[in-house]
Amino acid sequence: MAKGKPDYDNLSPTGHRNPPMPWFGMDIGGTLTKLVYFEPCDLETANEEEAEALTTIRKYLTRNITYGQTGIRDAFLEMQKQTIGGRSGSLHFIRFPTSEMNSFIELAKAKNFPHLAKSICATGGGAYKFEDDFKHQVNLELHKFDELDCLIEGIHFIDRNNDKCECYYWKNPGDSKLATKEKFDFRNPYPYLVVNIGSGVSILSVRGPAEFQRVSGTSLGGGTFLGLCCLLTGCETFEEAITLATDGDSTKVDKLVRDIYGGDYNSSKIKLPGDIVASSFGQMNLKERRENATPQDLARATLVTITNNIGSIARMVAVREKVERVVFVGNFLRVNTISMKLLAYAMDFWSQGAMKALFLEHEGYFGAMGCLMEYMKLGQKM
Ligand SMILES: Nc1ncnc2c1ncn2[C@@H]1O[C@H](COP(=O)(O)OP(=O)(O)OP(=O)(O)O)[C@@H](O)[C@H]1O
Ligand SMILES: CC(C)(CO)[C@@H](O)C(=O)NCCC(=O)O
Repeated sequence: MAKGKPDYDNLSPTGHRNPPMPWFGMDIGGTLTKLVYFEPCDLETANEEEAEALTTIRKYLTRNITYGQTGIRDAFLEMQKQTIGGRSGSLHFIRFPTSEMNSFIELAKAKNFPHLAKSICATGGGAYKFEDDFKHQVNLELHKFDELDCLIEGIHFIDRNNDKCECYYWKNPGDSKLATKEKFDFRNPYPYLVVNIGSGVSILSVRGPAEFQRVSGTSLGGGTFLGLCCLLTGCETFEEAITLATDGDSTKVDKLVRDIYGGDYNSSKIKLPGDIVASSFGQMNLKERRENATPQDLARATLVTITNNIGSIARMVAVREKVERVVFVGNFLRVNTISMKLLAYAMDFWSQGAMKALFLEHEGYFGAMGCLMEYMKLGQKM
């Protein structure tokens, strides 16, 4: 710190002790690494060292942070006019593939990151997996936090602080012409279920601000959709897989109730509409059907299979936990309105309107946000 200048890092107007800048939270997941960065707008009050560090980081941000080649700053998710640790500024949301973590570590080394930050807070499996690499290659200490604690803390923080309304639901999700996204007031959320669809799926039952349990999970998640899609269609990216699925018809691949019954299954005891899936991929045993199925149809069927399976597990867990609101998050839902509408429709249909599927704008960033909140708390222990 420059001589004679006050240590703004550690002084917050609320009397709390803040940790040193820069303020980051990082969630190193099985597929994607998510980073939330708080950029203070009161740079003029910063001391020289802090101002230099923040200017360097701002330079990366304005160049779209290309860690490796595929780092992305989700600019449309930026949250301005936030107050954190008594300082006002903006929250930036950045992601890159975890497979590029080594390039990120190389970049941190090349840019002399330890000069800017002595330690970073990290969550997700990668906080454990890459801990030694950060320590030995860049001389950076990782403060590790549990990914599910961070997820819940992040959801609550962003929902309370996003003045553009974080939470929404789909009205008329079964009708492509009438389906609309509607705001949902999530101020009194408890109890609710969180279904976090990342590479795999974790399901949490949340009873209070920090009161939750991981009650279920499934390995058939976003990673399964992407992996199977790459295998079946030759596509290379999630965006490509979703584009293919958008143009596809899953009924050319799946066997529906009507393919078996010729119509609805309508007995005195059982009522199953003819257009629901009886057997996912059930038509692909026949050569002729395989030859007629396009990559688009296969992508759509993969998306529908994975989504319906998650919806069905979520619904059973919601019944067992006696909750009516189910919040779906995770990057599987990125640019993926097909799955959101399917989940919304299925939750409503199979629960006879008793359950509601909810979604959050910052879908995959809550773990990283919660991690940043944990970092702020660290300041008080420093
Ligand atoms: N650009 C992208 N690249 C790769 N996967 C993407 C992309 N955008 C969305 N996805 C989807 O998001 C999933 C990863 O979601 P998320 O980042 O929430 O999980 P994760 O933290 O990597 O996984 P986990 O929590 O299981 O460790 C992928 O499996 C894929 O389905
Ligand atoms: C292993 C984690 C928690 C990593 O985020 C996630 O990928 C997950 O919940 N997978 C599903 C594991 C299961 O319950 O079958």
